[in-house]
Amino acid sequence: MALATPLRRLLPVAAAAATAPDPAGPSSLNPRRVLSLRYGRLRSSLAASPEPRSRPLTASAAGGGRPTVLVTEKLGMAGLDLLRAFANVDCSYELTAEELRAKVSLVDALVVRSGTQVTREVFEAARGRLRVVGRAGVGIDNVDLQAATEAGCLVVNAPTANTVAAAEHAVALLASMARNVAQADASLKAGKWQRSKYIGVTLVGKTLAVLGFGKVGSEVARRAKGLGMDIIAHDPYAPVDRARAIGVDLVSFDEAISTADFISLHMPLTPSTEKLFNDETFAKMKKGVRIINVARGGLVDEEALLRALDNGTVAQAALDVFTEEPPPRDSKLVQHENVTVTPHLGASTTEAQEGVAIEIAEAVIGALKGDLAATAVNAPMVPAEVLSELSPYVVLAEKLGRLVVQLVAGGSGVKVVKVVYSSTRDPDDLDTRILRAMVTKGIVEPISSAFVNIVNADYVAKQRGLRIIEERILLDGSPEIPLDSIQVHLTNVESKFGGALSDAGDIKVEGKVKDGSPHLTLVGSFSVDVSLEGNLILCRQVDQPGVIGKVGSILGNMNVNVSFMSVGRTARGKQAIMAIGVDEEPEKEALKLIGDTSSVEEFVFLKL
Ligand SMILES: NC(=O)C1=CN([C@@H]2O[C@H](COP(=O)(O)OP(=O)(O)OC[C@H]3O[C@@H](n4cnc5c(N)ncnc54)[C@H](O)[C@@H]3O)[C@@H](O)[C@H]2O)C=CC1
Ligand SMILES: O=C(O)C(=O)COP(=O)(O)O
Repeated sequence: MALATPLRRLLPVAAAAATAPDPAGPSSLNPRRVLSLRYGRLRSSLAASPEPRSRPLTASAAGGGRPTVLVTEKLGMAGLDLLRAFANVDCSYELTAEELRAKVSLVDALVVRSGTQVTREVFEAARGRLRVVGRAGVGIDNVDLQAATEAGCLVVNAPTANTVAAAEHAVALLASMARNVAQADASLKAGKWQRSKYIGVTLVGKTLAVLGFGKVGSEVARRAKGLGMDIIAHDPYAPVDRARAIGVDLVSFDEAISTADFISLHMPLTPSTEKLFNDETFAKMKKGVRIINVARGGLVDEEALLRALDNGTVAQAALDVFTEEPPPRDSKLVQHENVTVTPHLGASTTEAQEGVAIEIAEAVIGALKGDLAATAVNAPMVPAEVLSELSPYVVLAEKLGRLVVQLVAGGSGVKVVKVVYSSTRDPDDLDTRILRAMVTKGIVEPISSAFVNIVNADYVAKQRGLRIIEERILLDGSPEIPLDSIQVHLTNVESKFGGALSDAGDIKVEGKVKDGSPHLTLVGSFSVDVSLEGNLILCRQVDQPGVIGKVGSILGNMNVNVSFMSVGRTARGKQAIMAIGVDEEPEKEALKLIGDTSSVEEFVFLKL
């Protein structure tokens, strides 16, 4: 909720009308894997805004030069080289939280591993400049995703390059724990020869429960099968077919933990998995079970594990990860003779680190260029081909949003926005999330200093109490062109330009893409046709000869170039609307003269 206050504070000074309703709670963002999300055209729409926002998506916030990337943990050289070819790279390792906060407002991207806590305070300290956080690895539990989303900051990770390394480390721990390798090694190095003390247990024929049957979990299962183990797995979201294909039975959590001789943890740390392994769950396990954790320390209640080791419920544990990293020097768990430990080495092979570094460098560079990487974790999934097809409509959607909000009379708050898409496409074949995001951007940005992009659009709308309703009108015809028109309606608001009201009393504008560029085609009930570029004057007058000439010469006398003009009327001699595209913003005097022109009943000047 930290952004609620600044948003509220900024609204009263806004030029147009939306008032700040009570902010709703933070949206429950479901981090979703993005397949591919290029939005090059979206970039150009943003760059084309008449008043650039505080944070362009493409150029460095420091003034259009090379972007700056801060790397806070050791990254493979190949990734660093890629980053350096594109950006100024500051490698500053082992920063304190305070030092990180001080540096982060000077950079456009931050690259971390698991050792850097990217908290809400970090996003706040970035003061809007940070656009991308790259997590060079899988687990993003050290990044506050909600705070990133609120700040419009994209978070990308490197989900695949260290999978094998983590799986191999789990297998290494499994085997070395079973045969007391680490303990025996320490004993021999201490000058002892203790053959009977370090009798181990065999793996063949034993049951291994893999908890979390994702990328690492399934690779562990595959390898453990080769060791002759029987594998069961628990994962509420894993496809049964994938498990069956490698001969693994998916079972319930209780069945998995109560029947296994070995349990290997491979799920993410989330609020629902935190301390999933506690006194209650240890009590359900087979006496003498052995546990491997190469996932996250926070999955285990470490005090409870210590109790379970001491009372023999758990015979041995092999831990690569800890609730607190590094764990305290005197940690009883680390020191326990039946516990084998490694300092979070799961991803630490030369090969995995090079792979992860390249994967994250490419994702961060892509994101800085305006492409949302295939591995974005806090942005909606919009396939590349959909984005490319919708790109002209992305520009249109933003322009319509900017235009419609400027038609609202001061003091009446925008609460409900209806976006109507007319299309020959089946609704299932038209992904409108990016269009909705751009309408929101167009509506919110002119009246606040909020920066809106596809990452935070729904969150910003929710915070401001803006309800965006989407409707589809299905047209007959070939579905080749994705959209015929987009209408934006603002309901229950007053307009400073009565001509923009529809019969239903909504402020209504409609636009189409013509020859690849956005056009305004309807204002209220008046059809017009004017290219949406530069600035726009809308005049409502009684339809009669001479008005267009008068207004045109006022603008000409004031040296204002008219780029487009279009007149729409209800009927001959009745009401008409003149839409005039102008390159420059006319002086106040010119606008006053237009307002004073006889038969001009109202007019409004709009910046697009
Ligand atoms: N120690 C290390 O250096 C490394 C640790 N990791 C950690 O390993 C874990 C797994 O990574 P990946 O396999 O790449 O992730 P993944 O996303 O491919 O797999 C995680 C699986 O856990 C499942 N899951 C979620 N909630 C669950 C629950 N309550 N019970 C059972 N399953 C649940 C998901 O459905 C998913 O299939 C993560 O925590 C990651 O951070 C990954 C790489 C290196
Ligand atoms: O990828 C992961 O989830 C890991 O835990 C690896 O962490 P690291 O990048 O080695 O700090």
